[in-house]
Amino acid sequence: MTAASMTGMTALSVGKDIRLNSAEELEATLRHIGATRYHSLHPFHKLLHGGKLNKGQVQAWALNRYYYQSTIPIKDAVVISRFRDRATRLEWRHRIEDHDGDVGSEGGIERWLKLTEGLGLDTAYVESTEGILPATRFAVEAYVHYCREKSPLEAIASSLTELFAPNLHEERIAGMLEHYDFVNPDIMSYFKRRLTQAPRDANFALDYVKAHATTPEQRALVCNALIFKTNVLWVQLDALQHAYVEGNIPPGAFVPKVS
Ligand SMILES: O=C(O)c1cc(C(=O)O)c2c(n1)C(=O)C(=O)c1cc(C(=O)O)[nH]c1-2
Repeated sequence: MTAASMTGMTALSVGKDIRLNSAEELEATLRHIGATRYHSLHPFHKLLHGGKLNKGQVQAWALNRYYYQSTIPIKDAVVISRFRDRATRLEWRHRIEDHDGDVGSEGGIERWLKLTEGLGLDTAYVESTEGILPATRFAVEAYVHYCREKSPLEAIASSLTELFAPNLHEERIAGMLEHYDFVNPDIMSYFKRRLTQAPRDANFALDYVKAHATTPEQRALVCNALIFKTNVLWVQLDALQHAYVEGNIPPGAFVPKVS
């Protein structure tokens, strides 16, 4: 079965029903997984980018996403810890700097805080992560655990959602600037910066899995790592939708003061 003919990927399992015999088939399947499962397809993103949310709902999204953003360098430190091979550690290291910054230079986490501050949230409250949804915490922690417990190949493969992030970021920058009067280019600088960082990272991870997954079984592990990660992202938006669009805010979670 080729990737192009996999219309019902959800009903099929990579490894059991689909056997990938080359690096090219692997890449085609990864791209198919992205095209059918990436969170760009989630209804919450359609609302966010289409200007259909109020300010409080956008605040809830940015507050919850802060937990993902601020955990990424911890996840990347875990990935690095899985490699005895110095060259891979060296290649992966800049990801931590991209998010944490360096002494005297700003990183992604600070840029994310510009977004939350620009949206009117108190930075100490955002950093405390007190108001995030339980599902956000569980999903993000599952990602860190995954990278610690699975094979180093799967740890790298789970970052492959980044292949699909730049299109989403383009759509987000354009959509949010167009539709929300409380959004300006300065507070969207996080996403602008990721447009150059993400392709470099994603291409390294893609080349890595193509070179190191050399059997159909290993290629299946890579695909399933990407499916796992699309689920990590998807459930975070399911939880936002349930809490802030459908109005079921769990006890203790952020309650918007503005609408
Ligand atoms: O805005 C998004 O939709 C989005 C998605 C993803 C992703 O696909 O995992 C990342 C990011 N943003 C992002 O900004 C980022 O730094 C990042 C790092 C990683 C990763 O798995 O290592 N994913 C993502």
